[in-house]
Amino acid sequence: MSSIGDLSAGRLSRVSALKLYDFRNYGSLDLRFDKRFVVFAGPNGAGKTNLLEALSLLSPGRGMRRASYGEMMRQAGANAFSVRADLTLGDDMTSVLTGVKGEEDRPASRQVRIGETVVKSSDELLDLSRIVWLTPGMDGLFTGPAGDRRRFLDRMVLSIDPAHGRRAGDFERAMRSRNKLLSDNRNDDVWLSGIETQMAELAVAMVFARDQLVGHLERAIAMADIASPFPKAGLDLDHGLETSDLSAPAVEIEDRYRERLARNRMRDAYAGRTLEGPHRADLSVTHLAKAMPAGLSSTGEQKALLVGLIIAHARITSALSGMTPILLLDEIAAHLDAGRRASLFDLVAELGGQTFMTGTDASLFEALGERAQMVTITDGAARTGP
Ligand SMILES: Nc1ncnc2c1ncn2[C@@H]1O[C@H](COP(=O)(O)OP(=O)(O)OP(=O)(O)O)[C@@H](O)[C@H]1O
Repeated sequence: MSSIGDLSAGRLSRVSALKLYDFRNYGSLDLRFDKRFVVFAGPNGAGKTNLLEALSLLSPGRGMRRASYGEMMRQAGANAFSVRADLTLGDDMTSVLTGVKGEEDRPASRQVRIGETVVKSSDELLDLSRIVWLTPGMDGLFTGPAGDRRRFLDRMVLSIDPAHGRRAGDFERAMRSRNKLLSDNRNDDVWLSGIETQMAELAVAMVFARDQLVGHLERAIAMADIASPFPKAGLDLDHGLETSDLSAPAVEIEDRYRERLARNRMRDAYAGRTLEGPHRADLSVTHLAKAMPAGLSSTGEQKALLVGLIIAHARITSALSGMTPILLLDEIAAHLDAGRRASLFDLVAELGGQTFMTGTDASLFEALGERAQMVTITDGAARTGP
């Protein structure tokens, strides 16, 4: 395995073309990218974030806004949308087509085609690239609900352990079956025991995968330049289990959790949900230098902490997945002072991957010079150049 400091370990993945049909405020759009930095500049509401959202659909899940597919379809009578991209990994180029066709009375699900093959799960996109984003929607991450931090954590785990998404989905389904049996008062011991055994096995795999990721992140943060303007974050992971001691063998942790699930059926039936498990995990973040919870830091400090975390995540993704991630940074430049902005550009350049950024003020990106492709966005249309 490559070390986290070894950024050359990742194969470069990049998007060389993007075509949209009836996606958000775009009727039809055809863009080519030929630089490592791509900046989408334009006024408020022009469609800059929509482009990053389209790019985020080149990774598993519902994209960086977690919007419904109906919301992504162009509000002009469209009942379908598609996003097509040419993705290059190392020397191999593949086309990816993803989209949704609306159907009466049925929530649309998205199809993904890689080359000529319609794939079973969007998780297969992880064979082609890793995509890491930072958006204004993540501003409340340290103070908001634990579910947001769990999702943030699980996306990071997924980037180095693609099986994590399936495990988490299977756990969620098993837990819902248990909750339903308990709330229907169907105390079928054989059935419940079978479900709880499955839950315990999946839970322990999830817990260890999350723990490993946090360990890697901590090491990457510790290695970050002391002079960096992005403060170091301290991480504390609550696994959602009664004990956070993972020193015992995995089978023992699994057995104990399974026993507690069986013992606590009545309690959970009253609560109407399973009260213990990895679905209740939380990641606490502290501002290390100030020895203070990140949630008490100023808005600017929280943003800087987040940037530090994302850079650490990108570094470990590159070293451990073997792919240099594509970064999507929405409205970051405007929120950083000139010094931090220059440092961000340097850190991103050092990562070596392709980076897409947005901003209303193109001049904030002048320091990138020839390294950046400037794309001007106006009202659902785009053209390369200022
Ligand atoms: N499904 C849709 N169909 C048509 N237009 C849409 C749809 N969803 C969003 N929009 C429009 O897209 C525009 C917002 O685009 P986007 O969020 O990309 O803006 P932006 O350029 O990032 O702006 P800002 O600088 O304010 O963040 C809005 O005008 C919104 O009305």
